[in-house]
Amino acid sequence: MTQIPDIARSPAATDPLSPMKPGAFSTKAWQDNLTLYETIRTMPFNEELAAGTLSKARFTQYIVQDAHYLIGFGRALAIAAAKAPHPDQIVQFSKGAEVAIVVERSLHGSFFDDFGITQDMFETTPVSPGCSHYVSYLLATAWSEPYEVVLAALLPCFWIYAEIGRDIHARASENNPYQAWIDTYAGEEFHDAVRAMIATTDAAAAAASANNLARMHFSYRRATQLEYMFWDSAYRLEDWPV
Ligand SMILES: Cc1ncc(C[n+]2csc(CCO)c2C)c(N)n1
Repeated sequence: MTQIPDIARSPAATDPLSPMKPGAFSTKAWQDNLTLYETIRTMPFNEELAAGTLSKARFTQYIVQDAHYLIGFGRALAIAAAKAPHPDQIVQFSKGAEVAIVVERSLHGSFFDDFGITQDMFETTPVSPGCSHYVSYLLATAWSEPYEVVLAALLPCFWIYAEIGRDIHARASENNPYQAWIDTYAGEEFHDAVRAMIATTDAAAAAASANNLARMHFSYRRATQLEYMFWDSAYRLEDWPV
């Protein structure tokens, strides 16, 4: 397999999770969005998370919004499962939906305890504009777009978190208060799921029409932009202006 020269990659992702196969959807998507990835990697939220200096208020805002996000993400994965033409992918995405809800919620459960967030606080904290935009985009795409376009919209959630998790894990401060979060996204088990998601998306793209392939690239970029906006909105403690 021909390797794409390292120069084409971000300094942070010289060894990305994807095998970077020439001609694959994921290879082009990663390269087209390198600048955006680098912006996410170096944004204040992630710099301060790695340094362990992120304020408790900002992390709390993030975790509460993420608990809302995961419910929407699980629902979007379940719709992808329902649209999958092959039973293997019905299993892949319905398991993914289960993981999103059960495992991620248990991570949140432990953070909720550590940060003193009660169930009542969670339920009464409104979904922020950034979180609402991202979840609404995923659900609208999941319900209305073809299968392969849905996968492209779901992929950044997996892939960006894996790369950011690895990057932050490699440079995290000692005794980082957010170590449990960092370890979750830097772990091999999660990375296996990410590789499977990349492979399934590439296989769907290989069979897609030119029009749907273009829509896939649009969805991948939009979801990547929304990943940035999600972190940024938590950092700004974003609320509804009216
Ligand atoms: C805004 C936001 N984007 C991505 C993730 C990561 N993530 C959420 S569900 C899932 C797949 C199954 O666990 C992954 C990778 C997150 N937590 N929050």
